[in-house]
Amino acid sequence: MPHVEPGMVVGLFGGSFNPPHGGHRLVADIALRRLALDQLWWMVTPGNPLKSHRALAPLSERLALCEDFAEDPRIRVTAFERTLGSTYTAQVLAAIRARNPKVRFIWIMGADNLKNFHRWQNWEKIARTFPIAVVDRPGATLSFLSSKMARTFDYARIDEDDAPLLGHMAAPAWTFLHGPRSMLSSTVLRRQKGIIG
Ligand SMILES: Nc1ncnc2c1ncn2[C@@H]1O[C@H](COP(=O)(O)OP(=O)(O)OP(=O)(O)O)[C@@H](O)[C@H]1O
Ligand SMILES: O=C(O)c1ccc[n+]([C@@H]2O[C@H](COP(=O)([O-])O)[C@@H](O)[C@H]2O)c1
Repeated sequence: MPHVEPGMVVGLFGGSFNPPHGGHRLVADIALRRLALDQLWWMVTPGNPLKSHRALAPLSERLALCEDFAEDPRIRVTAFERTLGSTYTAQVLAAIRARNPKVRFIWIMGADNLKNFHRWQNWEKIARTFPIAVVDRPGATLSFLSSKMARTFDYARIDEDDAPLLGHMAAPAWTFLHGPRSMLSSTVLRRQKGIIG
């Protein structure tokens, strides 16, 4: 796990990154700027618990490719989930919190994940424990209205103009960041390379 000083605000950007692309870099840039982050941990998962791992490239390969996208000195590319023994975000976040009780963390995800967030293990606990920033993505723009997470935690949604304060707020607190969007996806990149799955 990267080193971080007490009181800092750290964005946690988990993903398969199979492979990473400019859309991920855009999310990282938006999060760094609009959430006023001190660090962003680009967390490469050994495998999303809800996705098939059939076409998943080795973790070391995905990690190396992510490094190429992480030009900002505030970004730390990591794969520490590998040694935690769980890829469930709720458990990963609990381990992060236990090791860094005085650090402020924000979970960051694209809007497509907001749509399915209620399928994640202990999703309500995640939302009640960690502030969340959702970054808009083509095809998922309306998820901030329609998703189960958005409806359940409607009362905890903050205006995106207040996003720089999110890291200092008690959960549940979340925001949806509109702005430049990227059509890129790993699925399309894999298909272009003839990788099925
Ligand atoms: N173009 C994009 N715009 C906004 N968010 C994105 C974009 N691409 C990926 N994300 C977000 O980045 C995180 C990691 O995404 P992931 O590695 O699954 O990429 P992906 O392109 O969605 O992959 P796949 O097509 O294999 O599902 C997720 O939170 C996802 O929502
Ligand atoms: O904990 C879960 O149940 C869970 C279900 C789906 C996805 N996640 C996490 O969400 C992050 C984004 O996943 P992905 O595949 O969309 O890049 C990544 O860190 C996954 O491990 C977590």
